[in-house]
Amino acid sequence: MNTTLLNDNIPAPGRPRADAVLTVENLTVVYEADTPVTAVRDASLTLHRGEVLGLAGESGCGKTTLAYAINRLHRPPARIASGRVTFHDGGGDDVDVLALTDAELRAFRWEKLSMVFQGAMNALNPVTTVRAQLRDTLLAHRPGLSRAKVRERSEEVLRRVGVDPRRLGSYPHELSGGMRQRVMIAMAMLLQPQVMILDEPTTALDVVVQREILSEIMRLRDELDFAVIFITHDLPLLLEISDRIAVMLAGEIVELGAADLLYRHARHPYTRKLLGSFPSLSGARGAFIRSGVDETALPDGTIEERA
Ligand SMILES: Nc1ncnc2c1ncn2[C@@H]1O[C@H](COP(=O)(O)OP(=O)(O)OP(=O)(O)O)[C@@H](O)[C@H]1O
Repeated sequence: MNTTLLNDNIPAPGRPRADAVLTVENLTVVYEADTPVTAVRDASLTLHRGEVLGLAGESGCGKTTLAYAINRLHRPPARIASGRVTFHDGGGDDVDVLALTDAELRAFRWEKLSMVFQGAMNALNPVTTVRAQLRDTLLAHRPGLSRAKVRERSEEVLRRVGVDPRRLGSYPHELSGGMRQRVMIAMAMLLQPQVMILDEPTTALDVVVQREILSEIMRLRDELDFAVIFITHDLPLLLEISDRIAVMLAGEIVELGAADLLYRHARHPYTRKLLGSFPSLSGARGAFIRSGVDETALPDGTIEERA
């Protein structure tokens, strides 16, 4: 593997050295079409407990395929040709995700690791209320939960993502796109998973709603300390929200490192090209979503005071 590791072992600024919650080793995923396509090639990464790992790269480079494979959500003709995915449970057990049976996988998803995928807001069941969808997911994993607890938890997660709990009785078509996406994020955090994979979670929404939802996710992450793999081709956004960033090119992770180091000292020519293709990156590193950092490093290594 020719990944350029940019001090991958150095904890991101302002965050303690974290232990691993997910390890992906040499993962290769092939679409067995007439002409087979190797969409992910020999990908390796470690996700630390509580961190935000950004996954960047142009359309078609394999980001979604990698995310689906990590969660075993890939469908034929996609096939995991080789590699390992290990979930390091907070309780101390290591889970070999690729070896889980279907029943074990159903128990694993949502509970340990959840995913919000592109266009997820359209994944809500159109003929079922928000209340029923949250309740079904809760009871599938916690069958003994009382009605009162189900209601309490459902109201709590909605409140956390900024949706009025009175919306529990609504059907998806009665909610705006932003609200539906918030409900999906509420669903993803319902069982307090240790890892959330967010694949372009807000791309379909207008910029203001996008920013609101992202701020909310980052606030929740700081509060609840789950780890996030955040996938987007929006590199400026990733620089704002990520502790570390992995850059994919044609199925391979070509660079992986702390976000600010990658910003200042990108090693791979493709990362440099990607950084150069966003004019906004000639200014300060994003200040909109993250707070608490007073200075911002520019690509030439100088420091700029934040306005
Ligand atoms: N069902 C399929 N059959 C064959 N090839 C596929 C299939 N789905 C995806 N691919 C190919 O796999 C590669 C990776 O696609 P993938 O959707 O993972 O990329 P991506 O980086 O997530 O793109 P985007 O940002 O546009 O979602 C692409 O070359 C794509 O054409």
